[in-house]
Amino acid sequence: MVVLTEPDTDHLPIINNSCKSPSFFNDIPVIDLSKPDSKNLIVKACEEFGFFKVVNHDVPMEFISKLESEAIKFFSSPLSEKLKAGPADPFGYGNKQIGQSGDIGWVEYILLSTNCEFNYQKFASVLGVNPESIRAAVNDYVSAVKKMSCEILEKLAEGLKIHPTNVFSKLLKDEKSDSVFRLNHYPQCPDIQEFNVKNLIGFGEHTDPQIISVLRSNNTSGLQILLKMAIGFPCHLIRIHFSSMLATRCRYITYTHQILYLSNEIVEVMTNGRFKSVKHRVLTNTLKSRLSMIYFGGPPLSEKIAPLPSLMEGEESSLYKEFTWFEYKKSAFKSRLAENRLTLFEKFGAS
Ligand SMILES: O=C(O)CCC(=O)C(=O)O
Ligand SMILES: [Fe+2]
Repeated sequence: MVVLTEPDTDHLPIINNSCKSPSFFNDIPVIDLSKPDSKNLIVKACEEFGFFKVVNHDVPMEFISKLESEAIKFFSSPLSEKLKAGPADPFGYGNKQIGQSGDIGWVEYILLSTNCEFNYQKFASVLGVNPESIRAAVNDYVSAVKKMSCEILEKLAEGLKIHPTNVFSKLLKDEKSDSVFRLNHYPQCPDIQEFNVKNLIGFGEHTDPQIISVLRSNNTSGLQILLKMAIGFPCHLIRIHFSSMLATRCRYITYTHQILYLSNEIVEVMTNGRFKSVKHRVLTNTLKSRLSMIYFGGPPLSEKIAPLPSLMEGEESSLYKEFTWFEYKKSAFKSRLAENRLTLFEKFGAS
């Protein structure tokens, strides 16, 4: 097992101890992809939660296990070796530093392009294997997750009664799709009580920019998703679990399930704000290390992003200025993790 170094608590962000500790909440939407009504349930889950757990998908367990075991081998290598596969600028190995704007967390990660020409040599050297074997493991998993993502996005379009139904999925299927794949490893954090610190941040609060994120984790808690509650939210389950929520309206839930779909910033724009991108973060775990693998499905760089006319009702006007994914990425690159990146592209200022 890898331990990065002793926690440098002067530099790593911590959670303000005055906040109530986050709640466990497992009654989140579960979408069974084999069921005919899944298209309507996907729309409902995106509107009310911005995320859902996926079951009965066709991502083979052997692809998941193979890639997870390669990732564990990589992250178990000596730091001096792993650093040879860095820095993550943007692709490569990164340690504690997230992005280029000064965010840090108790995490090490590998960021890869899903482009078929991507060179795996530096990762293969750390593992002492042939780069083609790493490419095959990544491609098998990513292709299966991409296929599942397209199926979800087509059901989403169907549920929204948009024609053609490939309006979102074609962006991921395009050979120029700017999709990325990320492996995050949160080493088991040494007893942080010793350092008089609670809740060290693994990955700070943010929303993901692309179209969708599909996240698989090794069943270790850490991920938290911000649940936004409108006054009088109709779901009785939530009232039972969060009786104090109607006053606070917003609260983090801790999530340990396995394959999870998150709705992102570009879908927020394409639906003219109907689906909100969902805020999430990762806290460290003092008992177990967490491994997560995330496929971020993105559009081609030159793709013009704007609300879909077929979703605009009556006199409804666009909340956003049109932009290309390249312009958005360029601006996101300069932003801090927690910033609202959409504000710059809103027509009427922050809401
Ligand atoms: O590692 C996780 O579980 C989530 C990380 C995350 O949100 C991200 O990489 O965008
Ligand atoms: Fe994220």
